[in-house]
Amino acid sequence: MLRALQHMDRCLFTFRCSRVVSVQQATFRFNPQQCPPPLNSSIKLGLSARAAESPVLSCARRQTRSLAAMGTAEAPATATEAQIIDGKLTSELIRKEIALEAAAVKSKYGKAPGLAVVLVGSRGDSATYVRSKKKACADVGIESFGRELPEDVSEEELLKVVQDYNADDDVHGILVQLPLPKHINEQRILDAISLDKDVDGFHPFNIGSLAMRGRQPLYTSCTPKGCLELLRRYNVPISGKRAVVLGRSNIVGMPVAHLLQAEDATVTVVHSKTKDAQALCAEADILIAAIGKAEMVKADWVKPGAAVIDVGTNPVPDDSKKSGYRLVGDVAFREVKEKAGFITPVPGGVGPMTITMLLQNCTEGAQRILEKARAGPSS
Ligand SMILES: Nc1nc(=O)c2c([nH]1)NC[C@@H]1CN(c3ccc(C(=O)N[C@@H](CCC(=O)O)C(=O)O)cc3)C=[N+]21
Repeated sequence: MLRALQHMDRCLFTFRCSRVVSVQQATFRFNPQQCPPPLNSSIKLGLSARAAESPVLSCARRQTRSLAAMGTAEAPATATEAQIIDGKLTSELIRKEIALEAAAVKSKYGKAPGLAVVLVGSRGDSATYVRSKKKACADVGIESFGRELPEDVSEEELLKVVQDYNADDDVHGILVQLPLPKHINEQRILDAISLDKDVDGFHPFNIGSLAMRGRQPLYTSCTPKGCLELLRRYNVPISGKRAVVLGRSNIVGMPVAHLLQAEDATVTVVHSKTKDAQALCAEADILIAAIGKAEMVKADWVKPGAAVIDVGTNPVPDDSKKSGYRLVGDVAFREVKEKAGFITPVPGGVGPMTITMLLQNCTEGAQRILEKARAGPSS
């Protein structure tokens, strides 16, 4: 069954692959019947066991061999477009793996993984994200629970909702959609989420563990984890490379900087008070843009061949859309893709991966919680 799915994945990936890709200054032209992403045989990655087994990577290895056989690996550098890192497709592949894991949890423990999503107020974007999270849960066999609370809910009432989910044996992950209304102390609410159910990875213990060598958080925040997973699955080398993170938020910039450092990148965090941000970004082999400013990163901020991961989702007015707006990233995609080696689009890049990592965290968390419960109270 798994093999059949993996084969299907390969075919799907092959079908959609681009024709011209540039990897580390070399230009490869290859047959779309073969699989992306490409891999330079000199690239060495500290791949996780999960990633090493992934259908995407096994494809990539085959591609490498065929490129070497064609004698094109030493092709001279020419200006080409970046390889698009397809977060939507990668998400589809990973969600199939998660669906198998969720089914295994259900058959082993008699209970599906459960995720509770708490939404406060009526922000349109938050409501949209919450809807996509619920749909994604249904698609992979995670049971979703949820509460929608009015904008003027008190902090105590919201705390009570979190505590009830902490005590609910059917709920293995709790997510309180951010931002919360101004009158609520966000920190107090996030700290109240049980560590075992902190699928967002926002608890100080989980964030703190990221920053320490030799320690593993119970959960890693979804967007940062999604960025790293995309780099891994597209065989972008991290160890020894220069990474620049643009933005220092608690939910993206800071944790992603720690993850990159843990993978042995040399990391610089660039923020609103940084002098000469552009020059620093232009030295990056890996650039993570998470600053929340529409199309701020132009081509002259990017080193040729760099991997550019765009975390921004900025709405800009667009009368041609039914919603009246369209989403753009923090990166000026059209010009940067002419210079970068790899680039994520918006939409269809990091966004879908954020939700996928949430599903993964929830499924792994359920497995951990249910196993602990089976082993008994003394363990
Ligand atoms: N507790 C909490 N955890 C979060 O993880 C969290 C949060 N609060 N608050 C808001 C941000 C933002 N976020 C996104 C999730 C998916 C897409 C996503 O799927 N975007 C689609 C496009 C969606 C569209 O078209 O509207 C894409 O980029 O392709 C984007 C953004 C999670 N967040």
